[in-house]
Amino acid sequence: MTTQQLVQEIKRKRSFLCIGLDVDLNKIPQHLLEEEDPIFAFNKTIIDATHHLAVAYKPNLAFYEAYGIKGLKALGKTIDYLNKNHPEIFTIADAKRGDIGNTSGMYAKAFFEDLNFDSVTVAPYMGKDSVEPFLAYEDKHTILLALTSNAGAFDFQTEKIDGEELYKKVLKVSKSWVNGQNLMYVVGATKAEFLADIRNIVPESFLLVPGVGAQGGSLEEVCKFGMNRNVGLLVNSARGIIYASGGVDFAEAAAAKAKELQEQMAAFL
Ligand SMILES: O=C(O)c1cc(=O)[nH]c(=O)n1[C@@H]1O[C@H](COP(=O)(O)O)[C@@H](O)[C@H]1O
Repeated sequence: MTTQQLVQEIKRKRSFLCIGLDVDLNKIPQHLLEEEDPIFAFNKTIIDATHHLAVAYKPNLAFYEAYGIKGLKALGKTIDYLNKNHPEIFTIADAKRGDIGNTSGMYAKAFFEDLNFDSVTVAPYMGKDSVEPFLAYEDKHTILLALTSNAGAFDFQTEKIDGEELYKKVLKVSKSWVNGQNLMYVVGATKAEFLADIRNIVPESFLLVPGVGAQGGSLEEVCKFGMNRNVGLLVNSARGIIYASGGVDFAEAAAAKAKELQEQMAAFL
């Protein structure tokens, strides 16, 4: 998917909501455990109930790998379901990969060719040659970790090197990489006060902003400092939406939470 198509979809739905599909079998409604594939059954029901409110879905790989082959099969079925039924929706494999070049090439092949996601999250720590194999794919997007939502973000990401914070260096240097136009960046909603500085460095880039909902980030602050002329934001919530109810009404409850966020977003557009 091109960035332009994503922007069109944001405008059409008046939403920049990304729903995190972080499926935990201990948290899903227990009646689904009787299904042949409870993870896919959960995802399909959530997608059916919320696809008109969201422009992106983000399964986090940990929640699938944790269930071995069954989990990976459910992930495959989920991305196929999205691509077949909702090709206008942007898909994010939240895998936080990155390795030496030839290994990154295989990760890119897995997520962009085999699974056919629109984007993948990548850690910048191993540098240019670990990220460029992802960037080589046309109309696919590499979402680089810049300033993450967790407390540990302050361990390294905000440390200064030659007078400049590491996350700023990541933003500045990565822009110059081959096919740097295919980059987006992760900035945690809990770090909204940093967004003005971030926008000075990457005014045009899309930002994936996780951390509203369960982690307590403020949508208002994120919009105030992070929005650009193309909106430029995908705001993710997982637990706050998908586990709104643990009962048989889980899909309606998820849709109600997603609608609440979508309506708040529409007011900022
Ligand atoms: O890359 C991410 O998506 C990510 C980066 C970050 O800084 N913080 C963060 O929470 N995430 C992911 O975003 C999701 C947040 O989920 P909730 O806190 O349940 O809304 C999880 O899948 C996290 O792994």
